[in-house]
Amino acid sequence: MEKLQGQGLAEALAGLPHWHYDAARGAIAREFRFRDFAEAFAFMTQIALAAEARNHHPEWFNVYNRVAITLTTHDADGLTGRDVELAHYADAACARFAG
Ligand SMILES: C[C@H](O)[C@H](O)[C@H]1CNC2=NC(N)=NC(=O)C2=N1
Repeated sequence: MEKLQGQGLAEALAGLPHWHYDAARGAIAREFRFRDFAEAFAFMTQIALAAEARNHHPEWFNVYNRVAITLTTHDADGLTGRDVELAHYADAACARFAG
C-alpha cells in the first residue's frame, strides 16, 4: 500500500481531528480516556479484534482508564489508508462508550 503524501495526507488528517500527526515517523496518535479500566480494556478488545481482522496492528499503551494508540504502516514506513481506516474505527468504538 502506498504512503499518504501531499493533498491525500492533508485530507486524511482533516478527517481525524482528534489525532496528532508525527511527521518524523509518518504516524498518527491519539489518547483515549474511559470511565475505568474495565471500559478501557473492553475498548482495547474491540480494537484488537478489528486489527487482527485487518492484519493491521496498533502500537499502544494502557494505564488504568487511558489508552494511547499510535498508528503507522511498518511495511510502508509511513502513514497509509490502513492507519486512517483503523483510526476511524477506534474513534467510532470510543464514541459507543461515551453513551
Ligand atoms: C506479517 C504481517 O502480515 C505484517 O507484519 C503486517 C502485520 N500488521 C501490521 N501492522 C501495521 N501497523 N503495519 C504493518 O505493516 C503490518 N504488517
